Amino acid sequence: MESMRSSCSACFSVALSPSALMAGGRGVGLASPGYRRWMRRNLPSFRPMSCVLDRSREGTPLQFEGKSGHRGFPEEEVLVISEEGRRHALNEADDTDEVNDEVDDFNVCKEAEEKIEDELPLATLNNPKYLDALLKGGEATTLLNGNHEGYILSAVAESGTVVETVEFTEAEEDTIKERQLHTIVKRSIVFVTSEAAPYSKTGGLGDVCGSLPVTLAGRGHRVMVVLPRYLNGVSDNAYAAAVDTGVRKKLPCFEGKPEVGFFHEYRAGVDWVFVDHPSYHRPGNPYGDINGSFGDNQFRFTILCHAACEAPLLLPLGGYTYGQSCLFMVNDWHAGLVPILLAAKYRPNGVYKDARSILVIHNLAHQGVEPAATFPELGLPLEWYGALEWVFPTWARTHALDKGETVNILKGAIVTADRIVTVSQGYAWEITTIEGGCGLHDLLGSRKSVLNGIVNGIDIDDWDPARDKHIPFHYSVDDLSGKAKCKAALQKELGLATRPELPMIGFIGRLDYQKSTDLIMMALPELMQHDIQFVMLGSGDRRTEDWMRSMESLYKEKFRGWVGFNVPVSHRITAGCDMLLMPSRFEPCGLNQLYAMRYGTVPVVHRTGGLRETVENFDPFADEGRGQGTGWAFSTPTTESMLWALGVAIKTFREHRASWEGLMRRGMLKDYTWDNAASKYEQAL
Ligand SMILES: Nc1ncnc2c1ncn2[C@@H]1O[C@H](COP(=O)(O)OP(=O)(O)O[C@H]2O[C@H](CO)[C@@H](O)[C@H](O)[C@H]2O)[C@@H](O)[C@H]1O
Repeated sequence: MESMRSSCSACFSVALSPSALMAGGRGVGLASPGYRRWMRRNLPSFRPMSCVLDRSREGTPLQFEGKSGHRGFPEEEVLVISEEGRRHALNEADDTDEVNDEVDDFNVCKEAEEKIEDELPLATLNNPKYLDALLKGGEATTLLNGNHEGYILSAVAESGTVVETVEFTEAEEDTIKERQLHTIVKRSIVFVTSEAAPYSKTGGLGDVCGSLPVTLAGRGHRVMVVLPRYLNGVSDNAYAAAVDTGVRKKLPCFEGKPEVGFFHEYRAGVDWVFVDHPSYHRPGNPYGDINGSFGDNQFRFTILCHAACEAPLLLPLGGYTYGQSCLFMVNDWHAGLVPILLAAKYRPNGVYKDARSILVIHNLAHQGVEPAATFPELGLPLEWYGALEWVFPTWARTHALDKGETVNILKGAIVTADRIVTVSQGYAWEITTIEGGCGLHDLLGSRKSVLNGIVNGIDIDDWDPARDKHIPFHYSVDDLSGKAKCKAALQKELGLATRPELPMIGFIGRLDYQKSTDLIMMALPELMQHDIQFVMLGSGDRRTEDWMRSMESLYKEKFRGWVGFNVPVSHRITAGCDMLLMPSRFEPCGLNQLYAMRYGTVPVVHRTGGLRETVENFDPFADEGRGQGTGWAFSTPTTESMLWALGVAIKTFREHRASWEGLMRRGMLKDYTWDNAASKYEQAL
């Protein structure tokens, strides 16, 4: 039987699942009211939310470190919640009596903890409301409290699922009278992805898989992210903290049964698992190099999926495995084999019977399509061929003997995943239409009942104009002066005239068909007629890269083309520009417009997918002339529409400063934090 135990210090009173304890004591806790009051006084940014406890450090079994699992609590500020932390609290707090009470509790709980160590399982129920909440959850079996009524946070269900929780209201913090209870089922979540920032990133997928897992972990879930350990000679340092688990596994796919290793880093409450194989060690980005896409990508991502299915069973992370009752978050085609493997190989053999999978489609245009002859290499039973089979229409075949027969991994994932999520509601609908479905619209339409859209969030620690480490000056909605300075600094950095009165337009993104860089190419001569400055940052299509270089010499006074992938520069452009142009033909969600709005940079976008949902068209007459909206969204992806929208934006910038500031401020006040999105994901889980 699962049980749990409680431990508390002067600062925390927490209940941890035994499995969490075995893992080295990772769990979820809330600071006790007294300590939270102290923290609020001393750390203005502190918000009383759950914190991640880390007891994995050797030699400090009873010392707790509270790490921020949440926004508004800078990561560097690791709180030592230990004897030492207690002493610190005593020195600092105004209300020493209160802290002394806490100290007593610490001692009592320390004793309790030692006792519990000997007496598991043990149930102490002294919080009836909490018990109620657990019972409503229907799964709780055993619950243990220290002696700190009201602070217990979690219990473990028979299945091993951690069921939470007690949440405190503001009033209760002071009076401990009122209590709001609600129960959330905590999951073991396994993200499978080809990239995740800060380890690897070529675009928005990396951003999402770098931050959504952290948010979900902060909300109490146990989260693992499985991705390749790319060593390309440039960003190898990113994996410096990852240790070799020593676990090796021969995978049942491709000739020779490739063997992979697993590296592990526990960071920000998340288990980052890096699959190691020589095919991930080569120059270039995760998908290709200067010569184009790697020819063995099907192999590289097939082994990622096989390894990801094994990781929860094999890896004793922090002491214990994730086990079979987990939820796989399968991102794009690279991870698409996971739900197929669950359905075709594991479940029929009685493994992962309680596991579920959610396919998250960030970009339907990439599907992982290879010749049908590669099917036997994927390590699937032959009778599963139909799930992946994909026959191109006659017009799309390359020659008379081409039968158009392929295997399409994303198609197989769509067929087998338990749920499908796209990164905006608009895109969830678009992919069921012939225009947006990239050939899979009928299939996706047939799965409408499990298809949802959830708009991405953004990492507001990374993208915060008030403390962004990549920008030279900081600012906020209350004081925009730093933005003007960022603009001047950017103009200087780019060798452009430092003229605040000129509208400065930016573009950041992959140079490809999706992002409509061809429209920009066609519109540039006309755009350059305006007295403006325009900077483009991007890499991808060679022709567009060359074009950017040549335009830079043609329009020396006005245009800069930065060819390459450079994160600090992308932050400086986002902060320094007045407008951000995103004419994307399709955009499942889009993150740059969200970053732009947060930085007071007004987006001018094509009204599609997530752009339609996140950029509200400016109406200067609304709200009794105060204006409404956060940018411009033009409805057809043509040069005319784009130039028209840019023309109106330029005019507004020049002639209607009050309206412009309104646009900036409304954008900056929009809430696109990951917590919003994470709670929606929780509903889909
Ligand atoms: N040259 C460069 N230098 C530095 N940084 C660069 C860069 N080029 C792009 N970036 C960065 O990469 C990210 C791009 O994210 P997007 O969401 O706009 O597009 P992407 O098409 O890659 O993502 C896909 O997945 C995401 C996530 O779901 C969806 O939002 C999106 O619509 C979908 O197409 C941003 O963080 C951007 O700053």
